[in-house]
Amino acid sequence: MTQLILASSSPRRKELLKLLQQPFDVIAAEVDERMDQFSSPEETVMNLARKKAKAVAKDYHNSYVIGADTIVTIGNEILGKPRNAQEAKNMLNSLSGKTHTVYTGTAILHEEQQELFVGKADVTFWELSDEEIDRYIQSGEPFDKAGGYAIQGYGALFVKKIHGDYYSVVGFPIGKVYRVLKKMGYPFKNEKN
Ligand SMILES: Cc1cn([C@H]2C[C@H](O)[C@@H](COP(=O)(O)OP(=O)(O)OP(=O)(O)O)O2)c(=O)[nH]c1=O
Repeated sequence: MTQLILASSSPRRKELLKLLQQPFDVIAAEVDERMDQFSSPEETVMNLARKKAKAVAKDYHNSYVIGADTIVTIGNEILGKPRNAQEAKNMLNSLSGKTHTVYTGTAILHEEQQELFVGKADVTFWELSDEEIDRYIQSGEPFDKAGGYAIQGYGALFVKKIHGDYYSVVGFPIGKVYRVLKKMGYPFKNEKN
């Protein structure tokens, strides 16, 4: 087992963590994400990120374990991942022509150390037609994404403006992860993954 563990099943998070050029393992955390609605979006994503990291860290005591969680908010509503086409359609309709916020909470645990942080961005969508939304849903892209879209995929066509951290929209603020790992004393090696 390497010293660095990504407690996530997200292929995007895995791709972004490779940018560190350090060896790491991926161990998906099994946690119930439904019950955790905290007082603010920031608290919600940080608590879920910690829960994911903790679920894995309990078995790997010497490792640096990273968990993350992403949600989208529009008005007072929190959008997670759509469970079916109708939910995806509703989500994309509510995002059309408006500005929403994407929050990614990240937790890094190492022995007694715990670092929690949130990255966010405001994303403004163009007005979307029913036809555009239907075609997008048929691509399959919305289903494993918070808010029902991927800024790094076909969802890019919907984005008019972004203000904030792009990588928090994709679901992993890798620049901050790198800095926090350094601060925590992670022993970076000069070798490729
Ligand atoms: C808004 C948006 C979200 N997403 C993704 C990032 C996350 O993978 C996903 C939100 O779901 P999460 O519950 O944060 O993560 P996950 O279920 O994919 O993986 P795990 O819990 O095992 O770590 O939405 C994008 O890829 N692009 C986007 O533009």
